[in-house]
Amino acid sequence: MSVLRGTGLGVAVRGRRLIDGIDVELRAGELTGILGANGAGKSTLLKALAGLLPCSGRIALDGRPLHAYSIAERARLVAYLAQGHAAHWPLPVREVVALGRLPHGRGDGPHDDAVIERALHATDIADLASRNVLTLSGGERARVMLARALAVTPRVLLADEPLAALDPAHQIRIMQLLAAEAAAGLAVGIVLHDLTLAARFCTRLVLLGHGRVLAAGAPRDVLGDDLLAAAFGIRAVHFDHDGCTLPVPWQLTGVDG
Ligand SMILES: Nc1ncnc2c1ncn2[C@@H]1O[C@H](COP(=O)(O)OP(=O)(O)OP(=O)(O)O)[C@@H](O)[C@H]1O
Repeated sequence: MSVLRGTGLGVAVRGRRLIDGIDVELRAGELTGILGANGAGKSTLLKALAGLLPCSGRIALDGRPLHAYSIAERARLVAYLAQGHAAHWPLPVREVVALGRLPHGRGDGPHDDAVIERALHATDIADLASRNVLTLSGGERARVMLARALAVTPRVLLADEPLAALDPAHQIRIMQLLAAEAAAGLAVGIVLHDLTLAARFCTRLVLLGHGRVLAAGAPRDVLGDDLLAAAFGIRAVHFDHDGCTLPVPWQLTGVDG
Protein backbone atom coordinates (compact mmCIF):
# COMPACT_ATOMS: atom_id res chain seq x y z
CA MET A 1 0.00 0.00 0.00
CA SER A 2 1.40 3.35 -1.07
CA VAL A 3 1.87 5.68 1.92
CA LEU A 4 3.84 8.50 0.33
CA ARG A 5 3.53 9.04 -3.40
CA GLY A 6 5.21 11.70 -5.50
CA THR A 7 3.99 12.28 -9.04
CA GLY A 8 5.79 14.38 -11.63
CA LEU A 9 8.06 15.93 -9.02
CA GLY A 10 10.33 18.72 -10.18
CA VAL A 11 12.72 21.06 -8.37
CA ALA A 12 14.49 23.87 -10.21
CA VAL A 13 17.02 26.36 -8.89
CA ARG A 14 17.91 29.40 -10.98
CA GLY A 15 16.65 27.72 -14.12
CA ARG A 16 18.49 24.43 -13.51
CA ARG A 17 16.34 21.34 -13.00
CA LEU A 18 17.71 19.34 -10.05
CA ILE A 19 14.97 16.74 -10.34
CA ASP A 20 12.52 16.54 -13.19
CA GLY A 21 9.32 14.55 -13.66
CA ILE A 22 9.98 12.01 -10.92
CA ASP A 23 7.31 9.47 -9.99
CA VAL A 24 8.05 7.60 -6.80
CA GLU A 25 6.13 5.79 -4.12
CA LEU A 26 7.04 4.58 -0.67
CA ARG A 27 4.93 1.69 0.50
CA ALA A 28 4.08 0.43 3.98
CA GLY A 29 6.11 -2.68 4.73
CA GLU A 30 8.87 -1.77 2.27
CA LEU A 31 12.42 -0.53 2.63
CA THR A 32 13.03 1.51 -0.50
CA GLY A 33 16.60 2.42 -1.39
CA ILE A 34 17.28 5.53 -3.46
CA LEU A 35 20.49 5.20 -5.45
CA GLY A 36 22.40 7.29 -7.95
CA ALA A 37 25.68 9.03 -8.61
CA ASN A 38 26.78 12.10 -6.67
CA GLY A 39 24.61 15.00 -7.78
CA ALA A 40 21.91 12.73 -9.29
CA GLY A 41 19.23 14.39 -7.16
CA LYS A 42 18.71 11.90 -4.32
CA SER A 43 18.83 14.41 -1.44
CA THR A 44 16.72 16.88 -3.41
CA LEU A 45 14.09 14.17 -3.96
CA LEU A 46 14.10 13.19 -0.29
CA LYS A 47 13.70 16.81 0.87
CA ALA A 48 10.89 17.34 -1.64
CA LEU A 49 9.10 14.21 -0.40
CA ALA A 50 9.47 15.45 3.17
CA GLY A 51 7.81 18.71 2.16
CA LEU A 52 10.97 20.67 2.93
CA LEU A 53 11.53 22.05 -0.58
CA PRO A 54 9.14 23.82 -2.90
CA CYS A 55 8.54 21.50 -5.83
CA SER A 56 6.21 21.06 -8.77
CA GLY A 57 4.08 17.95 -9.14
CA ARG A 58 1.99 16.24 -6.47
CA ILE A 59 2.85 14.58 -3.17
CA ALA A 60 0.19 12.53 -1.41
CA LEU A 61 0.42 11.04 2.08
CA ASP A 62 -2.12 8.27 2.61
CA GLY A 63 -3.94 9.54 -0.46
CA ARG A 64 -4.28 13.13 0.79
CA PRO A 65 -2.15 16.01 -0.56
CA LEU A 66 0.82 16.59 1.73
CA HIS A 67 0.12 20.33 1.79
CA ALA A 68 -3.35 19.64 3.24
CA TYR A 69 -1.75 18.40 6.47
CA SER A 70 -0.81 20.86 9.19
CA ILE A 71 2.89 21.26 10.01
CA ALA A 72 2.26 19.48 13.33
CA GLU A 73 0.56 16.52 11.62
CA ARG A 74 3.41 16.24 9.12
CA ALA A 75 5.96 16.31 11.93
CA ARG A 76 4.20 13.33 13.52
CA LEU A 77 3.75 11.37 10.30
CA VAL A 78 6.96 11.98 8.35
CA ALA A 79 10.39 11.75 9.98
CA TYR A 80 13.30 13.12 7.99
CA LEU A 81 16.95 12.42 8.76
CA ALA A 82 19.23 14.88 6.99
CA GLN A 83 22.55 13.99 5.41
CA GLY A 84 25.59 14.75 7.56
CA HIS A 85 24.03 14.18 11.00
CA ALA A 86 24.96 17.65 12.23
CA ALA A 87 24.36 18.44 15.91
CA HIS A 88 24.52 22.04 17.09
CA TRP A 89 23.74 22.07 20.80
CA PRO A 90 25.69 20.50 23.69
CA LEU A 91 22.76 18.31 24.80
CA PRO A 92 22.91 14.86 26.39
CA VAL A 93 22.23 12.14 23.84
CA ARG A 94 18.97 11.12 25.51
CA GLU A 95 17.60 14.66 25.22
CA VAL A 96 18.50 14.76 21.53
CA VAL A 97 16.61 11.50 20.96
CA ALA A 98 13.71 12.84 23.07
CA LEU A 99 13.35 15.74 20.59
CA GLY A 100 11.74 13.14 18.32
CA ARG A 101 8.78 13.05 20.71
CA LEU A 102 8.07 16.80 20.57
CA PRO A 103 5.56 16.55 17.69
CA HIS A 104 3.47 14.38 20.06
CA GLY A 105 3.31 16.94 22.87
CA ARG A 106 5.55 17.44 25.89
CA GLY A 107 7.33 14.18 25.21
CA ASP A 108 7.91 13.23 28.84
CA GLY A 109 5.16 10.69 29.61
CA PRO A 110 5.70 6.96 30.26
CA HIS A 111 4.91 6.05 26.65
CA ASP A 112 7.44 8.65 25.44
CA ASP A 113 10.05 7.19 27.82
CA ALA A 114 9.44 3.69 26.46
CA VAL A 115 9.74 4.87 22.84
CA ILE A 116 12.98 6.75 23.62
CA GLU A 117 14.50 3.74 25.40
CA ARG A 118 13.59 1.50 22.50
CA ALA A 119 15.21 3.90 20.01
CA LEU A 120 18.36 4.14 22.15
CA HIS A 121 18.70 0.36 22.29
CA ALA A 122 17.76 -0.28 18.67
CA THR A 123 20.55 2.00 17.49
CA ASP A 124 23.05 0.69 20.06
CA ILE A 125 23.57 4.01 21.84
CA ALA A 126 22.01 3.26 25.25
CA ASP A 127 25.45 3.42 26.87
CA LEU A 128 25.95 6.91 25.41
CA ALA A 129 22.65 8.30 26.75
CA SER A 130 24.22 10.81 29.15
CA ARG A 131 27.08 11.89 26.87
CA ASN A 132 27.23 15.38 25.34
CA VAL A 133 26.24 14.78 21.71
CA LEU A 134 28.96 17.16 20.49
CA THR A 135 31.66 14.86 21.93
CA LEU A 136 30.57 11.79 19.95
CA SER A 137 32.33 10.24 16.98
CA GLY A 138 30.75 10.64 13.54
CA GLY A 139 29.30 7.12 13.56
CA GLU A 140 27.95 7.48 17.10
CA ARG A 141 26.31 10.80 16.19
CA ALA A 142 24.79 9.26 13.07
CA ARG A 143 23.08 6.64 15.24
CA VAL A 144 21.81 9.30 17.66
CA MET A 145 20.17 11.19 14.80
CA LEU A 146 18.59 8.00 13.49
CA ALA A 147 17.32 7.23 17.00
CA ARG A 148 15.74 10.69 17.13
CA ALA A 149 13.96 10.02 13.82
CA LEU A 150 12.76 6.60 15.05
CA ALA A 151 11.49 8.20 18.26
CA VAL A 152 8.97 10.13 16.17
CA THR A 153 7.22 6.75 15.49
CA PRO A 154 6.21 8.11 12.07
CA ARG A 155 4.26 6.58 9.16
CA VAL A 156 7.16 7.37 6.85
CA LEU A 157 10.87 7.52 7.59
CA LEU A 158 13.07 9.35 5.09
CA ALA A 159 16.78 8.98 5.84
CA ASP A 160 19.56 10.53 3.78
CA GLU A 161 22.64 8.30 3.92
CA PRO A 162 22.01 6.83 7.38
CA LEU A 163 24.91 4.42 6.82
CA ALA A 164 27.53 7.09 6.10
CA ALA A 165 30.25 6.97 8.79
CA LEU A 166 29.08 3.62 10.20
CA ASP A 167 31.41 0.64 10.63
CA PRO A 168 30.40 -2.62 8.88
CA ALA A 169 28.76 -4.12 11.97
CA HIS A 170 26.66 -1.02 12.55
CA GLN A 171 25.79 -0.81 8.85
CA ILE A 172 24.34 -4.32 9.05
CA ARG A 173 22.66 -3.61 12.37
CA ILE A 174 21.01 -0.43 11.07
CA MET A 175 19.89 -2.07 7.81
CA GLN A 176 18.41 -4.95 9.84
CA LEU A 177 16.67 -2.41 12.05
CA LEU A 178 15.26 -0.45 9.09
CA ALA A 179 14.13 -3.67 7.39
CA ALA A 180 12.42 -4.77 10.62
CA GLU A 181 10.73 -1.36 11.02
CA ALA A 182 9.51 -1.64 7.43
CA ALA A 183 8.30 -5.21 7.99
CA ALA A 184 6.33 -3.91 10.97
CA GLY A 185 4.47 -1.49 8.70
CA LEU A 186 6.62 1.63 8.38
CA ALA A 187 7.29 3.04 4.91
CA VAL A 188 11.04 3.62 4.78
CA GLY A 189 13.00 5.47 2.10
CA ILE A 190 16.75 5.77 2.42
CA VAL A 191 19.50 7.19 0.27
CA LEU A 192 22.56 4.98 0.19
CA HIS A 193 25.67 4.36 -1.89
CA ASP A 194 26.44 0.77 -0.89
CA LEU A 195 25.09 -1.38 -3.72
CA THR A 196 25.69 -4.63 -1.86
CA LEU A 197 23.73 -3.58 1.22
CA ALA A 198 21.03 -2.14 -1.03
CA ALA A 199 20.70 -5.48 -2.84
CA ARG A 200 20.67 -7.44 0.37
CA PHE A 201 18.26 -5.43 2.50
CA CYS A 202 16.07 -3.18 0.33
CA THR A 203 12.78 -4.50 -0.96
CA ARG A 204 12.67 -1.95 -3.78
CA LEU A 205 15.18 0.39 -5.37
CA VAL A 206 14.83 3.67 -7.22
CA LEU A 207 17.83 4.51 -9.38
CA LEU A 208 18.28 8.17 -10.30
CA GLY A 209 20.41 9.71 -13.02
CA HIS A 210 20.61 13.44 -13.76
CA GLY A 211 17.45 14.16 -11.81
CA ARG A 212 15.31 11.48 -13.45
CA VAL A 213 14.31 7.92 -12.58
CA LEU A 214 16.44 5.50 -14.61
CA ALA A 215 14.80 2.42 -13.09
CA ALA A 216 12.63 1.36 -10.16
CA GLY A 217 11.77 -2.10 -8.93
CA ALA A 218 13.24 -5.15 -7.27
CA PRO A 219 17.01 -4.96 -6.60
CA ARG A 220 17.88 -7.63 -9.19
CA ASP A 221 16.04 -5.63 -11.86
CA VAL A 222 17.67 -2.32 -10.97
CA LEU A 223 21.26 -3.44 -10.38
CA GLY A 224 21.92 -5.03 -13.78
CA ASP A 225 25.01 -4.26 -15.82
CA ASP A 226 23.43 -1.80 -18.24
CA LEU A 227 21.80 0.29 -15.51
CA LEU A 228 24.95 0.36 -13.35
CA ALA A 229 26.92 1.50 -16.36
CA ALA A 230 24.35 4.19 -17.18
CA ALA A 231 23.98 5.46 -13.61
CA PHE A 232 27.54 5.23 -12.32
CA GLY A 233 29.79 4.40 -15.25
CA ILE A 234 30.92 1.20 -13.51
CA ARG A 235 30.99 -2.52 -14.03
CA ALA A 236 30.19 -4.77 -11.09
CA VAL A 237 30.98 -8.39 -10.31
CA HIS A 238 27.83 -10.20 -9.19
CA PHE A 239 27.89 -12.84 -6.46
CA ASP A 240 24.99 -15.09 -5.55
CA HIS A 241 24.67 -15.83 -1.86
CA ASP A 242 21.76 -16.97 0.27
CA GLY A 243 19.20 -16.12 -2.39
CA CYS A 244 20.60 -12.63 -3.09
CA THR A 245 22.50 -11.41 -6.13
CA LEU A 246 25.07 -8.99 -4.74
CA PRO A 247 26.88 -6.51 -6.98
CA VAL A 248 30.42 -5.55 -6.00
CA PRO A 249 31.65 -2.46 -7.87
CA TRP A 250 34.74 -3.61 -9.76
CA GLN A 251 35.92 -1.13 -12.34
CA LEU A 252 34.98 1.83 -14.47
CA THR A 253 33.32 1.13 -17.78
CA GLY A 254 35.64 1.24 -20.75
CA VAL A 255 38.41 -0.55 -18.82
CA ASP A 256 39.44 -3.95 -20.19
CA GLY A 257 39.87 -7.05 -18.06
N1 LIG B 1 20.38 25.06 -3.64
C1 LIG B 1 21.00 24.62 -4.74
N2 LIG B 1 21.43 25.47 -5.68
C2 LIG B 1 22.03 25.03 -6.81
N3 LIG B 1 22.28 23.73 -7.06
C3 LIG B 1 21.89 22.83 -6.13
C4 LIG B 1 21.23 23.21 -4.93
N4 LIG B 1 20.97 22.11 -4.22
C5 LIG B 1 21.46 21.06 -4.93
N5 LIG B 1 22.01 21.51 -6.08
C6 LIG B 1 22.61 20.68 -7.13
O1 LIG B 1 21.64 19.74 -7.53
C7 LIG B 1 22.24 18.50 -7.84
C8 LIG B 1 21.58 17.41 -7.02
O2 LIG B 1 21.95 17.60 -5.66
P1 LIG B 1 21.60 16.50 -4.57
O3 LIG B 1 22.14 16.99 -3.27
O4 LIG B 1 20.16 16.18 -4.64
O5 LIG B 1 22.45 15.26 -5.10
P2 LIG B 1 22.65 13.82 -4.48
O6 LIG B 1 22.20 12.83 -5.50
O7 LIG B 1 22.03 13.72 -3.14
O8 LIG B 1 24.25 13.75 -4.37
P3 LIG B 1 25.29 13.12 -3.31
O9 LIG B 1 25.36 11.64 -3.60
O10 LIG B 1 26.57 13.80 -3.67
O11 LIG B 1 24.82 13.45 -1.92
C9 LIG B 1 23.74 18.66 -7.58
O12 LIG B 1 24.40 18.92 -8.80
C10 LIG B 1 23.80 19.87 -6.66
O13 LIG B 1 25.03 20.58 -6.85
